[in-house]
Amino acid sequence: MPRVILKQDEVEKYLHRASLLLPALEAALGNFSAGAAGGVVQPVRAVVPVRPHGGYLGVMPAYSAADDALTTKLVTFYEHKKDSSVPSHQATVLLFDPTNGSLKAVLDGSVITAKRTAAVSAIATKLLMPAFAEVLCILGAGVQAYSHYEIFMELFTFKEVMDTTGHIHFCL
Ligand SMILES: NC(=O)C1=CN([C@@H]2O[C@H](COP(=O)(O)OP(=O)(O)OC[C@H]3O[C@@H](n4cnc5c(N)ncnc54)[C@H](OP(=O)(O)O)[C@@H]3O)[C@@H](O)[C@H]2O)C=CC1
Ligand SMILES: O=C(O)C1=NCCCC1
Repeated sequence: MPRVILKQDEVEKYLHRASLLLPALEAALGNFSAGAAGGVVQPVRAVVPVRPHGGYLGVMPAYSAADDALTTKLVTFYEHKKDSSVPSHQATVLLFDPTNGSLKAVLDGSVITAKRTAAVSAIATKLLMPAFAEVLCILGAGVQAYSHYEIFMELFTFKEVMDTTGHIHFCL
């Protein structure tokens, strides 16, 4: 059994803002882009369709030599059912001891998925956003919409934020 098990509220406590991930993610993206010299081994996510139930299981293993970190995320994503008490995306992150392969920690992956994805979008936006952009438009109004809203409002300045529920939020 792993010595560390972190439930969703505990992960949230350590990762209360997506922007906390920015330095580590920028370094990881740089290492990944450097190819073999960057020491990241991260195959394309394997996805198993669960056709009778409209779902998927994704497996996302990675090793980073710079961090000496060996991990995998397991993520299921199912067709979103309105009013379902079960989130459309559920994830777990497993952390291994890279020296001997022992399982060290099991982390709830929902908060990590929400904040990692938004933080990576923010990094891309920092590099690609035209200087004249004034309006942030968010498609959907679920978990990712919220986490993207949170970090984009922290890092950038917009005059307006629009979402697909038809709400417009005036920022200035
Ligand atoms: N690249 C990555 O790393 C990741 C990508 N994702 C992807 O991001 C997307 C959002 O995920 P997440 O926020 O967790 O999902 P949620 O289920 O929390 O939210 C989905 C949102 O999209 C809305 N929606 C669904 N269909 C439509 C449509 N046709 N037009 C407009 N809005 C629509 C839903 O509205 P309603 O509730 O009314 O149906 C809901 O608000 C998904 O495609 C997911 O797979 C997610 C995690 C990581
Ligand atoms: O990378 C992820 O995490 C996911 N990507 C697509 C949908 C499920 C989660």
